[in-house]
Amino acid sequence: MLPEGFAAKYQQLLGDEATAFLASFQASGDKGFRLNPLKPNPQAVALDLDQPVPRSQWGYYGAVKGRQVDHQAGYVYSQEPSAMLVGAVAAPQPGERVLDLCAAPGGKTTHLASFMQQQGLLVANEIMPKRAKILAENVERFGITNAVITNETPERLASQFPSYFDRILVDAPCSGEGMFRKDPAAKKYWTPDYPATCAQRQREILTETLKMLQPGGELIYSTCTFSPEEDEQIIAWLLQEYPLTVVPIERTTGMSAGRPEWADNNPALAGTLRLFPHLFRGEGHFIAKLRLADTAPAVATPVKAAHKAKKGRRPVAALTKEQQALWQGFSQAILPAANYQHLLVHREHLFAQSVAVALKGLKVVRPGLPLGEFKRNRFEPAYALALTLSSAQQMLDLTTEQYIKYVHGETFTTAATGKGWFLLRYQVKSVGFGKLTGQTMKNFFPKGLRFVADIAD
Ligand SMILES: C[S@@+](CC[C@H](N)C(=O)[O-])C[C@H]1O[C@@H](n2cnc3c(N)ncnc32)[C@H](O)[C@@H]1O
Repeated sequence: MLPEGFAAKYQQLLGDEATAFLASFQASGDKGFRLNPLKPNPQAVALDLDQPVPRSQWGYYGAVKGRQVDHQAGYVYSQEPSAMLVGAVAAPQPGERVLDLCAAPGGKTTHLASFMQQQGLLVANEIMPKRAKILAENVERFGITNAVITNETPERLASQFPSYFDRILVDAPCSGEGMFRKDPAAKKYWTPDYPATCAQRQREILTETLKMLQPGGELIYSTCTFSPEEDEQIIAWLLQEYPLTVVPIERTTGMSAGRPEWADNNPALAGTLRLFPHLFRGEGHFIAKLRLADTAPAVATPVKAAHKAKKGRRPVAALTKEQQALWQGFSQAILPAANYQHLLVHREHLFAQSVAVALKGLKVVRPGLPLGEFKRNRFEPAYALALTLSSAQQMLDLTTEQYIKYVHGETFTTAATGKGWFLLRYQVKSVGFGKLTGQTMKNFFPKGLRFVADIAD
């Protein structure tokens, strides 16, 4: 059952097309997944690749099982098919400074990273702490090396990063009309006034966002809702308030143009993109791409130069001599190439930043790629590091039996020679680290991620 007032609203907006649109809410919908071009041999997955999602880059129709190695090793990311168009429209270049402001659980973040090829800086932010943790896990699985993960409000980020980013994605919290099929709970929140309430929050988020965009930079705005209040009317408002122009999005079969008549009749709004579930196989999305004028005066006036670090939030530090020796010992013995830059330590954890970036005073989930942890006189490498590697100087290709034990958290025996840290792979996919003593491989698969593998693949 659709919420009261919803059908009438879209009957009025869509006219004859409303019947097909409203009927689509009774259909089951399509699932999708994206391959990970950051991994070696990204197509080596046990999934059908015969139905690509148009214009998605790396996207296919089909379902992924969470307990398969393709998922665990970050070779695939489950994503609703129409959501794939957001990353494809944003398409950041390697080397750019990119912000994904509303990032959890990480569908768009992992897609943006796919374009960036580990070069430049990707700040992925999520305001809700629990969701920020899930975002970090997905970034880790995907093997992204150039991401910083923050858990901040748009306001606080804006005061830290005035006119800083080349590209910002705002995948806005919205009334979620495109979620009605997938997540029936989304229907409970909907009232005829809800889109206007969401639009107010979107304008607040965008006001802060514009402070962080460089002149000449691009803003990508998206929602998974159909309501003009949150879609064309938001873009019309942005065009009135800021020196922004619409960068028209190319369309292909099943993709619809934004509707100027649903806002202020500005013809530029036809350059935005609408994906309706009755025309495009997916749940539905709205996407706009806007460019800030090169000559734009700084929108940003930093509110405060830097925040005071809160109590208990210790600032990051450089490595001590002992830590340097431990890291070098590990990296020289195990890693294929140790070209990690901008090393920093936070609470005995070692991170590498792709671009040196000051985060003082911000709530940071990860200041860079986790490399490992210093423990007394030893260094323990991070799971996240393993998932960025394709090979190592000490590595072991696991049998199916060993893999099942490994992801379940058990030790196993092996005839491998050597001692100390090994990169473990299954079906040539890096799955984590183990530590060999004698014939026993000690298990370092993270406790919170352990599972019973599905080996049907
Ligand atoms: C549509 S979801 C993001 C989905 C994500 N981009 C992805 O592709 O996986 C919107 C996100 O915005 C966050 N959010 C809610 N209120 C916010 C606010 N005031 N400022 C910034 N983000 C907010 C939500 O917690 C949610 O994770």
